[in-house]
Amino acid sequence: MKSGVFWLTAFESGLDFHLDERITPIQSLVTAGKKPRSRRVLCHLGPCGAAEVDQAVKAAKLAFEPWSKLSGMERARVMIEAAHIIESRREEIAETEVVNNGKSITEARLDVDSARLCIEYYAGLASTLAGQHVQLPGGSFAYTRREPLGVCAGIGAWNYPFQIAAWKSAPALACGNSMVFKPSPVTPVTAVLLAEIYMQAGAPEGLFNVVQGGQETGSFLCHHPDVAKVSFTGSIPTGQKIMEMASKGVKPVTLELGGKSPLIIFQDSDLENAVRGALMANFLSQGQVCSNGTRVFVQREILSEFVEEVVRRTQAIAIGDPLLESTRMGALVSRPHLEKVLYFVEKAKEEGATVLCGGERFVPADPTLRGGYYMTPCVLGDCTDEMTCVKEEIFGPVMSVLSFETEEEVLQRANDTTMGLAAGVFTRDVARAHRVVEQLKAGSCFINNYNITPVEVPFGGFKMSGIGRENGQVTVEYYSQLKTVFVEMGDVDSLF
Ligand SMILES: NC(=O)c1ccc[n+]([C@@H]2O[C@H](COP(=O)([O-])OP(=O)(O)OC[C@H]3O[C@@H](n4cnc5c(N)ncnc54)[C@H](O)[C@@H]3O)[C@@H](O)[C@H]2O)c1
Ligand SMILES: C[N+](C)(C)CCCC=O
Repeated sequence: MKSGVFWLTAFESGLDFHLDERITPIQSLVTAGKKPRSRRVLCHLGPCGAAEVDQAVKAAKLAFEPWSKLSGMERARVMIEAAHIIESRREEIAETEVVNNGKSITEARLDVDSARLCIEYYAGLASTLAGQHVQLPGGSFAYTRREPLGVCAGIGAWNYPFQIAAWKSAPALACGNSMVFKPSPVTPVTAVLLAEIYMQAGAPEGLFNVVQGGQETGSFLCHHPDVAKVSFTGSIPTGQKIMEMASKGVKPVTLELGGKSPLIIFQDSDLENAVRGALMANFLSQGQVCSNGTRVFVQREILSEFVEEVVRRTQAIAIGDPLLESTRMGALVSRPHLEKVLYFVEKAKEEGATVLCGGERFVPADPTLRGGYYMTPCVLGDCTDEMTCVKEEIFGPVMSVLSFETEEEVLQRANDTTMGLAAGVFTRDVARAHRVVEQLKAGSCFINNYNITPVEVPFGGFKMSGIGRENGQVTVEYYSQLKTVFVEMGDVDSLF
């Protein structure tokens, strides 16, 4: 394992990756990651231990002092510059993300754009952070100040590696915090590019640090006494552990966890748009999306028409080399994950579902990609609420289609889950759309669309899908604390 002062930049050059050493206070270094697209080794990294995590937190603590003293306008300047650099390096970052994660270049570009927009958005908000003035009797008054928390920890999942790092760091930095970020060991590379970009943009050394590693490294971070907050994106079981660890230090948490979201398609829907929505709800990022609407409830009257069209479109999805412009579905993130998703398809068959298309391993024609983790996107028919494919988060390209008769029935079934990240409804009836959404127990609801996440609006879940929100104005509340100052203008009215 490498230790000391290293910065990892990894970019593909033929089949190799370069480790570029520079002087920074940031560590990177985990397990060997395999490129999902080809199964070749992406890079070898050693996990950060307690000493490296401590070093990164110390660097972040040092950076916090000057950064938190800057005005919002001054912080915004650095963030806007970072956004410009991201824009100018868009293609390079997107290509690195493809190699890191396996998703198509088209989607990777959109992820880079979302990261940039998020940084721009919070740069815009940085100078608007303000408190309140409250008049009290006798000329006295009180005021509130919105203050940063200190060193925030960010822990990311592997499905949107660069975007998650930006969605966490942008509001954190805008509010005057510093951050130590740990990407998933499965996709370790692109968060490091973001660290490099913040440095190039003029951020103080140590403002955004990347530590690499798995659960042990993550738990060092959560337990570190100088970490003031933990923002986590990942699975529910890990989220529960994060909350438990943070509770020891009574630290606030943001938890962006899993889902098993419903998408309800009424018979009066615009069918073309409903089919497009269902595809967007299930097959982005090879189906590895937390908010996916994987339980597609279709009203009985249009079931066969819907299924025919959705299957036709699913079979037409171009699978293969994610670096090709024409590809719409790349590789799943790892071999164990691919096997898990294929197992869910087998289990669905055993439990009585019908495979209407896909659900099989896919071997690309290009011999250099044969070891990659590809599968054909799958539509399951004849699904019932008790089936494993309908109850559990698969996190792969598998859509379960269910039929329903009435609004009341579908609402009861849609809400019958411990999770509540997202939900969607397609209908031309405006009154019904709002009535249904009001009753859906989910944090992010879509009417006549699915899986759009503009950075200006909050995103997050109800129930076991999480705590707190990312994006939107409200997120500044999750990265700051309110101080109240009482000011006496007269004499102290003492009882003693
Ligand atoms: N709600 C959202 O915004 C959102 C977004 C993306 C992914 N997700 C969810 O993430 C899951 C898939 O991602 P994953 O497999 O990377 O999740 P995961 O929970 O396995 O890992 C997430 C991160 O937590 C770290 N980690 C694991 N154990 C830890 C521990 N004990 N202490 C500290 N850190 C620990 C991992 O190294 C990784 O960085 C899915 O359930 C998906 O729904 C949610
Ligand atoms: C696919 N979206 C819309 C970018 C959602 C990303 C957040 C969840 O994985």
